[in-house]
Amino acid sequence: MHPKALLDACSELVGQVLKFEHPADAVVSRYFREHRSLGPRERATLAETVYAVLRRKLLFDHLAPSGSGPRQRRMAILGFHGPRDFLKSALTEQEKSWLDQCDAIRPQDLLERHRHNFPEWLVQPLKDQLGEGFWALAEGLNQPAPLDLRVNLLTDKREDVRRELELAGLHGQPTPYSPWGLRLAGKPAINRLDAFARGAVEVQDEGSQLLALLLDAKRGEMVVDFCAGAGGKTLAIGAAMRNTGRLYAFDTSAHRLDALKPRLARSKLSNVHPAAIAHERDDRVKRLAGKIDRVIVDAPCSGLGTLRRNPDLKWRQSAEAVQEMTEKQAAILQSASRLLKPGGRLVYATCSLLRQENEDIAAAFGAANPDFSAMPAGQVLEPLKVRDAAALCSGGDDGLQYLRLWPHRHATDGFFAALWVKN
Ligand SMILES: C[S@@+](CC[C@H](N)C(=O)[O-])C[C@H]1O[C@@H](n2cnc3c(N)ncnc32)[C@H](O)[C@@H]1O
Repeated sequence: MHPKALLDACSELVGQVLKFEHPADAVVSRYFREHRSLGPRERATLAETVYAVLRRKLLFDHLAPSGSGPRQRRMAILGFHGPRDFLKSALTEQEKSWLDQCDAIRPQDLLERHRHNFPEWLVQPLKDQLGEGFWALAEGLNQPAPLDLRVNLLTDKREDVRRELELAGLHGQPTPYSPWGLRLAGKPAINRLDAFARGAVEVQDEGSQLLALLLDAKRGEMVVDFCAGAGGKTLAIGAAMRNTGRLYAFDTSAHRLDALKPRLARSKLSNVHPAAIAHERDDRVKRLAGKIDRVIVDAPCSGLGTLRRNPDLKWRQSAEAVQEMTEKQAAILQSASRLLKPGGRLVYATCSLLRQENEDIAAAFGAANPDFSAMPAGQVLEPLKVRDAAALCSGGDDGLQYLRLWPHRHATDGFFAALWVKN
């Protein structure tokens, strides 16, 4: 594609995404469906340009007014993913000299907000938790996320799959913490691989694998994945149960559960029972009260732990929306806890970075439910072959209370988990 045409396409797509009417990944997918002739390289340039604009939007908003032409074109020029020479061959003389001026600005001359690119409401809660580490997080969230796979240990061994992928030209390394994962170099398309088609691998961030691992579901147990969605964790838990027992996959979204079905078929699992529920107090939930060995609540949350993949979330979320979400989280956790039988394990998890959705929810649940005893996540992970488990945890007297994963420290999405046992 001619550089001018590619820049025009980037500018059009940036304009669509910046309306924030739909999630950025949905807008990009729709654009690709409507422009089927785009090749893989052009698609990569379009997607990366859009994501760069979303990641550094405050800086680009600050630089754009000094340029000329439509705002979306100026934003696309600033975020353009590709060689500068290629980009410049698409620019007018005026645009070239404006871009040179922008490139010459030194980061230390910028205001803080133009360096971190977070909305104001998010800055203080993150600084309170991280101190100076806040800047490493801001930098880490601007890096693309790696592509992690979870090997289906029901059917395959991790090392065998790693070798098989190597033969197909894909280089993978065992993930540092999860005993189930492989981290691939680059962003190869994996859905045409035999290993994918036969269910030997699923795409799953290493952090998400660790949440499923924490539940430590055993053969023959009755288990509930309360917010199963498209079943990322369900599939990992079902395999950990060696396809025995009964694993209920609940969700209020039948649409998301539908996306679990083809994955389930590939996985060879027959112990999973998906069920759409109307709300967390659904009759189906009441009927199972006191009968379940393990429950995981992967609660709906702000998703701010996934900003590397979904940078639009920082512009689509708000302090008010997070506050509303916490009420939902507390209600879901409380209802889900009623499912457990004595001795049963409860895991509460989010992919949020905020204490409000994490430690605060866990502390309130603990205080209101003396029949549940907190279990330190660090002590649970150690015997599960997780290397350096203590480095993944925080909170409590020994720093082992909660699983707390950070993109800049652990190269995973941001995740939180708290655990209890029912007395
Ligand atoms: C973080 S997502 C789950 C992701 C999924 N566990 C995975 O690993 O792919 C949260 C899910 O909670 C569901 N949800 C929202 N409200 C709910 C409720 N009251 N009861 C059960 N699920 C709910 C949403 O539909 C969404 O699929």
